[in-house]
Amino acid sequence: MDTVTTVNLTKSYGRQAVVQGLDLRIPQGCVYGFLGPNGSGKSTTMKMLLSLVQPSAGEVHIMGEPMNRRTRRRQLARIGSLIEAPPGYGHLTGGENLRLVQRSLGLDEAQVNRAVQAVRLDKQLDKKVANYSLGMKQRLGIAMALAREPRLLILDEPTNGLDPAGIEEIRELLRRLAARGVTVMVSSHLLGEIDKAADHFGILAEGRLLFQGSREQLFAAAVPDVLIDTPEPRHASAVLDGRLTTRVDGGSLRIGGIDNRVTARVVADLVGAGAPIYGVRREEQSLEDVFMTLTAGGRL
Ligand SMILES: Nc1ncnc2c1ncn2[C@@H]1O[C@H](COP(=O)(O)OP(=O)(O)OP(=O)(O)O)[C@@H](O)[C@H]1O
Repeated sequence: MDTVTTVNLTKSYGRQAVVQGLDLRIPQGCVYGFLGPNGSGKSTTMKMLLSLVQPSAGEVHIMGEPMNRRTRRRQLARIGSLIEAPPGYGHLTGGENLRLVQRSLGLDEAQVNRAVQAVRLDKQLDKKVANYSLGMKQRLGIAMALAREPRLLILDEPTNGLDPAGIEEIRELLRRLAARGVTVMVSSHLLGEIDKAADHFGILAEGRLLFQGSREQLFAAAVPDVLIDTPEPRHASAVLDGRLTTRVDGGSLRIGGIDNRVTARVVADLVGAGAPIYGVRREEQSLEDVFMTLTAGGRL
């Protein structure tokens, strides 16, 4: 079952279409990496899921039920979120901030303790939040979101500004939560920060979904470059000139976006033109490469 589905979710501010016709599908118990450059509409989408921003068109369904004014209260009780700056009053300690959340939501002590342990903040609760590091503030924000034991957690850029150790801690936390069945939607404008934690991805550019699906589908969607090793890459490039996008890359000729059939034809043409070929290989791709291809080229 999908925890989040949207149909044609759309938001415009005046004449500016910020989010356009999104059909999101977020499976239960996954970490869904919601990726896109700054300004692509990630925060606006998350705010619409949480009913903080009214959609211009479209529908949001959470756990099979529509999200609207009538259901909002009940729906939000099972969603934890961290949107924009981490919450918390600086002049209070972490523990005092959590007690405020506990009281306002009518939670019991054990729920708050479990949330604190999940983010490993137990030893920092007596410190004023003003003296927390950014990583500690993010973890406190996540603890506040977790205390109600949500089935869905929506986190907007939780790794923003964290050092590598802090980022790794957040990744680990997200994986642990998903392993317990919590559905986690997490946004980032930097793929590298959540790629290892996420198993599903939605990639947004200019308010539209370029891609949505599993990690395997993502790799399959972007065809990696073919590298032709040859001592005469310039000659080889001249042979193919005008037909394909080629680039000389050290001792190789790099060709983008060709399938196996075209690769075979290219090799035959090069051999026919007398270009010596030492090897032909497809480049290993990182998710970063795939992301760049999809967002820059807009191929999907
Ligand atoms: N209340 C608003 N009024 C007018 N325009 C808005 C409003 N909120 C967002 N926008 C515009 O919508 C676009 C998308 O913003 P959004 O914050 O959703 O993007 P984002 O992908 O989350 O980017 P970032 O990573 O920078 O937060 C931007 O061009 C932004 O200026």
